[in-house]
Amino acid sequence: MLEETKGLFIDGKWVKKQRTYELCAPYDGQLLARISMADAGDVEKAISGAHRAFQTMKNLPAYQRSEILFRVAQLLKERKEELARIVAKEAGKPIRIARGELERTIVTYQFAAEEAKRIYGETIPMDAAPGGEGRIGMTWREPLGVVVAITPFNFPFNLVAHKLGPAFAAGNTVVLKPAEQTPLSALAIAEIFQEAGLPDGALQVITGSGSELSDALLMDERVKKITFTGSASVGKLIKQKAGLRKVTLELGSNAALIVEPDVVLDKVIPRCVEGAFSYAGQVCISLQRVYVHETIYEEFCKRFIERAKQLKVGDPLDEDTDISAMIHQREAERIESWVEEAVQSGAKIGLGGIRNGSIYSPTVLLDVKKDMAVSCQEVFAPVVSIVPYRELQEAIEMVNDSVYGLNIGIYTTNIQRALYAARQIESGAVIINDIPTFRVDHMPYGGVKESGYGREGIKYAVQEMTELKFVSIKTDF
Ligand SMILES: NC(=O)C1=CN([C@@H]2O[C@H](COP(=O)(O)OP(=O)(O)OC[C@H]3O[C@@H](n4cnc5c(N)ncnc54)[C@H](O)[C@@H]3O)[C@@H](O)[C@H]2O)C=CC1
Ligand SMILES: O=C(O)[C@H](O)CS(=O)(=O)O
Repeated sequence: MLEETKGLFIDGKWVKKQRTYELCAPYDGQLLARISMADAGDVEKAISGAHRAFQTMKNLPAYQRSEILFRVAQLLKERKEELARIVAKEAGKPIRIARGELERTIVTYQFAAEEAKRIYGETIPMDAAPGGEGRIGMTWREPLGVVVAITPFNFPFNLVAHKLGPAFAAGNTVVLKPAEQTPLSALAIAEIFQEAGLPDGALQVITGSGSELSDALLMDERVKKITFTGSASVGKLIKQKAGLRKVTLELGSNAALIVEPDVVLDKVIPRCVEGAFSYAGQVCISLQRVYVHETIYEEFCKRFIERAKQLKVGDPLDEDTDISAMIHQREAERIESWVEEAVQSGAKIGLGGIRNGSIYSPTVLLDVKKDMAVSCQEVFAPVVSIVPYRELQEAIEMVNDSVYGLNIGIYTTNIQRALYAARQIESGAVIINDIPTFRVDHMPYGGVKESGYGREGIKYAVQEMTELKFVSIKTDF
């Protein structure tokens, strides 16, 4: 990848700007590209272009929208290795995990292609009410128009797919603002959509500072939907600016897991280590809090730490690397200070706690109290706390004692206790007999409390990117 200047993607054309920023790899600081910095005028042009293109998109039949999305999936398959290497470089994501992200992205677009042909309405039995007799009622779904999609750094292909896929499946147009640290993935997907035959203007890609472009992106009344994935702090701000426009917010969490005494640890430990440390914990459903029944607590900690010690820290382009650099050194410094604060308040380091530049070692904390930042805030780092409990109800209360509620896991062989917990737990999803980090791309996905507002998972996102229209016909004269 040469240190070329990358432009904005506006109305199907590449627009290079004088003002650029240097994109450097988190792992070794290598200069990857100079990225154009959009200004408010560029955003206005992008929104105008998307607004014009909507006249074409809304009349594109579903089967053609579906064909474009299937072609995107096919092109991603053909370019998977090249694109995985882009993610490994710009996001610092170990290449094996980056390939996994591309494989999921392909499936996400395939789901979107299928959902494009399944946007159903229904007929309403009007005579269920007095006065409704002699009438036919029906509903259908209509595209909204211009969708602004703002995405985070950590899954720069798949989380963009969860915005573009349903938006285009439903016949909308999109102005995409990717994360400052991962623009190359977004620009690559723009090329792919263009090659797949998406009408010019249907996708606009604006690179640059989210905070600087915020008002231009969010305050234009031609924008009918804002779909945001990122931190809760930015999500709250976006919700305020959205007014009465539709909003979907996929925000943060401090995902927790309950491990009951009746489980086989051989199966549980590897999944827990994966869930806690994959992509250096920079996953919104990364396993951050593990509540283990006191009778197996010592054994669990011993085996978890043994397994975590085997993780290889290194270059994201090395095949055997499990953990690499965090997205910015300042994030590694942040988590280093949070761990120090926890230790000063009585927590013990069972493993790790070592920073080397942007790399923070896999870290296990014990004797953690609920008011420590490593527990009550989103660490978004390779740090996990393991806490004992005596009664299931006590564990559920500790899980729920959080401002977040995205995915929660529980391991148990007792179906009654599993479903009791599932009913009591305050979250968007409860994953029984697996870690909260589990996700497949067609399941409903989203949180309660500060974890979000609305749902993704293609069918659900399509519903949130369309308007339901009701029509009644009086048939008796
Ligand atoms: N629930 C979910 O599915 C996911 C949630 N996340 C969350 O995202 C966060 C990490 O990703 P980051 O990129 O660091 O999040 P971030 O919130 O810092 O940035 C996300 C996006 O928002 C833009 N942005 C920043 N300030 C803005 C403003 N004032 N107005 C408009 N846009 C603005 C950024 O440029 C970026 O494109 C974590 O909190 C994580 O939990 C990450 C992935 C998935
Ligand atoms: O946790 C996240 O950041 C998202 O869930 C990413 S993905 O695994 O669903 O792509």
